[in-house]
Amino acid sequence: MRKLSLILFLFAFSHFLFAQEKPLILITYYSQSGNTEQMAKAIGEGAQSVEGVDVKLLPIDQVLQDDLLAASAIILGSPVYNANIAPAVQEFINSWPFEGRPLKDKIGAVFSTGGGISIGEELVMLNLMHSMLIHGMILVGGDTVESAFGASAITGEGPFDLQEELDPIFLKKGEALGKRVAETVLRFR
Ligand SMILES: Cc1cc2nc3c(=O)[nH]c(=O)nc-3n(C[C@H](O)[C@H](O)[C@H](O)COP(=O)(O)O)c2cc1C
Repeated sequence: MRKLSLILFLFAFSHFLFAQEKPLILITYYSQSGNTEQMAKAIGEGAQSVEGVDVKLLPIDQVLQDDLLAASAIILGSPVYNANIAPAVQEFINSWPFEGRPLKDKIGAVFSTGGGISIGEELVMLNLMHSMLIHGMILVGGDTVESAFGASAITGEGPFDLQEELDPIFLKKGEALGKRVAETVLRFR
């Protein structure tokens, strides 16, 4: 009788485990000329390469509050505007629910694209991180020291100017960030 109860318990428990939804990773961005969107897509590919997570990629103006609440991780990207985050991204963050801190303990990560070398990308990534910390999120940086704050790309200076696509060196950082966030989400589960 004991054996039968144990078998039934194990069966019910494994059923419960498999019935659970996969954790959702929301990748969201503002992009006027497509650079930040390209980085978002690379991050999405990296996240999707990890089994056991769902990935949603949306421009900020299509994100509903339910998307934010349902996500286990939010990866947010902004272009550099005068060494700051784009105003639309600031407005988006200002609209996040705060009462009761429903975003607390979600994983957060950031990305950015900027025209020039050392004229704002890092500031933008840190700025996005500050806001995530206000909401109690747990931050994850990129996979290597070269992407310690997140994934970023130069789009308008030196060898990176006038390229149709972001340079692979930057896209790889994006993929690795997405993969790392997905793996972290699964580990936290
Ligand atoms: C109003 C405005 C201000 C900008 N200011 C900066 C800046 O301070 N530093 C920088 O590196 N790039 C700056 N840029 C360039 C953008 O950050 C860069 O082109 C970025 O890749 C655009 O991203 P998107 O294609 O996703 O819109 C600025 C662009 C605009 C439109």
